[in-house]
Amino acid sequence: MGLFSKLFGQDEVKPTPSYAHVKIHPEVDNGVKAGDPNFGGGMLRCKCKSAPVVVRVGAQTMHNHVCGCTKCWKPAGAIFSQIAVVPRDKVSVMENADKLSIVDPTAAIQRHACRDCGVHMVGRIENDGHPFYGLDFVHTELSSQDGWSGAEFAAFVSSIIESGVPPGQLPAIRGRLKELGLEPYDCLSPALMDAIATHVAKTQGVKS
Ligand SMILES: N[C@@H](CCC(=O)N[C@@H](CSCO)C(=O)NCC(=O)O)C(=O)O
Ligand SMILES: [Zn+2]
Ligand SMILES: [Zn+2]
Repeated sequence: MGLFSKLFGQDEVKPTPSYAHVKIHPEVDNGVKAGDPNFGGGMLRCKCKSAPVVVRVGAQTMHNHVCGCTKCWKPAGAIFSQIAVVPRDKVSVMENADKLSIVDPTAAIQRHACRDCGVHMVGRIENDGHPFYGLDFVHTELSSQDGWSGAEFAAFVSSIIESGVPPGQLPAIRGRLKELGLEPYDCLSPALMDAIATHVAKTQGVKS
């Protein structure tokens, strides 16, 4: 029995810790906005003041998540990116395509970034054997429109350490993600990991 209980004869109520001071990404730090199920897509613009790259996304996004990996583009100061997928046939570069170049041509996701401002405009998978072939990766925060699907979970959380976040900060960061309703995973969400494994099983003839 603690001193509080001895003195007052009642159970001590410990306050639930709040991690509101922990910053994740500007799109989720004030709460995750729900998407509009009737939203049909919009335009993404890079950060260039003149001649921005403009990408049209002609559908609502899916599987939006915050990602702690070192490869996804993050806005200045953020420790996570926010990234979603959309069918590749719904994505087209409308303006200033000549400013785009592939960050790492050997990566599974080829991230086409603006050479001037560094923003990743679209991540495309060219390997047709990849589990996510057919889906492009996009950052909907580059759009001025509301209605995009909201973040659903947090992926590659432990990977933020690879970007320099001290490991001791991880418990508070996971605490904040949970407060925001973004379940933290050190890979992708169970649904996406199951989809990857199902694809592998089919490819290897284990599953029809
Ligand atoms: N620890 C590594 C992880 C990188 C990683 O595997 N990233 C995932 C998720 S990106 C969007 O969710 C991935 O699929 N990468 C493939 C690629 O980037 O081509 C790190 O932090 O770098
Ligand atoms: Zn730019
Ligand atoms: Zn990532």
